[in-house]
Amino acid sequence: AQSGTVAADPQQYDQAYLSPVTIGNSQLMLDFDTGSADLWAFSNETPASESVGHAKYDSSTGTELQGYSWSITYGDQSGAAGNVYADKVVVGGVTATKQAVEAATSISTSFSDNTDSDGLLGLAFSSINTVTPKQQTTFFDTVKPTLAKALFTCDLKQGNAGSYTFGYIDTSKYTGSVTYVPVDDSQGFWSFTAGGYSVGSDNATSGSVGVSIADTGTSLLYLPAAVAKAYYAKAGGKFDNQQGGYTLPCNGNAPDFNVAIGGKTFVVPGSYIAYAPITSGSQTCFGGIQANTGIGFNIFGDVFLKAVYAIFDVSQGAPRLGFAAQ
Ligand SMILES: O=C(CNCCc1c[nH]c2ccccc12)Nc1scc(-c2ccccc2)c1C(=O)NCc1ccccc1
Repeated sequence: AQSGTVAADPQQYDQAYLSPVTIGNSQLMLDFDTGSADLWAFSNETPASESVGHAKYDSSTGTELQGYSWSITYGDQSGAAGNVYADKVVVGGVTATKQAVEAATSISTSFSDNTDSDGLLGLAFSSINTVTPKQQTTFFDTVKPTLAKALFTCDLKQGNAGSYTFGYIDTSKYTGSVTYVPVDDSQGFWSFTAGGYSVGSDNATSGSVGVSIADTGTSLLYLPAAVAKAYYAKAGGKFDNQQGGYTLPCNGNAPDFNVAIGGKTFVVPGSYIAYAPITSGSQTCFGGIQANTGIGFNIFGDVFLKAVYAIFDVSQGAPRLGFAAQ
């Protein structure tokens, strides 16, 4: 049975985390994304003007899936599209001999401009993979039958290298016990229900955060508008139309954000929520918590995930998420 681990290196401001992946004879840095289900990469089929500074997948090592194509658009209107190959993909020693690799023929500027990232490796459920005429499986779904345990874990860190594991839980990466919650995979996401919340030292959690997804591909923590408002009222922040979101002082006094999941309270340190100066050198920071307006559910992105050890587990049949303090 297979198992393995791979580094997750943070980009500036922990905006995304990149991991080394071998596809055929190409070595690329991919953004592992539990919020989508396509493995796509810059490739020899990407126009040179769109792939300056990127490592590219050389599709000559793969077997083209004739007539197959893919096209994906994310909530921020970024996206990519292209052709599909079957090729060998290796992640931290775990090998998928015939993995659907989506070679980009067109890529939006936000991805072309981010030259650290050579593509995405989707880890949501394969039911939202965009390949037509026949949907393909994610890397995790492809290797799942060969894994020691049908699960993967995510250990992201603030400003430091973290890791993903496949097939085993690294018990040295967390403290205390793991709290498991049921996952509703009907929309293709790792979706769970979060409970009450509190800001700073208030201990009485109030309200209910509600339906949320665990999403390594989204940088920030998107919460109900009322919860975001309550947080920034305590944090001395404000909604800044020009910045398109909440901002707050970078001064290190941001209160923690506490949220109950499965009856256990998890703490997002205030330092994670004073996310990044709005312009370099500014004393005003863009907020790591934003309102989920227009999304329809909460997104527990990297700002939350780097505060916990997360286990994405289908070993019990029904999918579940495990969270532990780190
Ligand atoms: O798509 C993913 C995970 N892959 C991200 C890949 C990616 C997309 N630009 C990237 C840029 C860098 C690295 C990875 C990505 N998660 C989900 S679920 C619902 C929404 C959504 C739906 C409607 C409206 C808003 C969000 C998103 C979303 O668009 N997140 C990205 C984002 C969210 C907010 C702001 C910006 C981006």
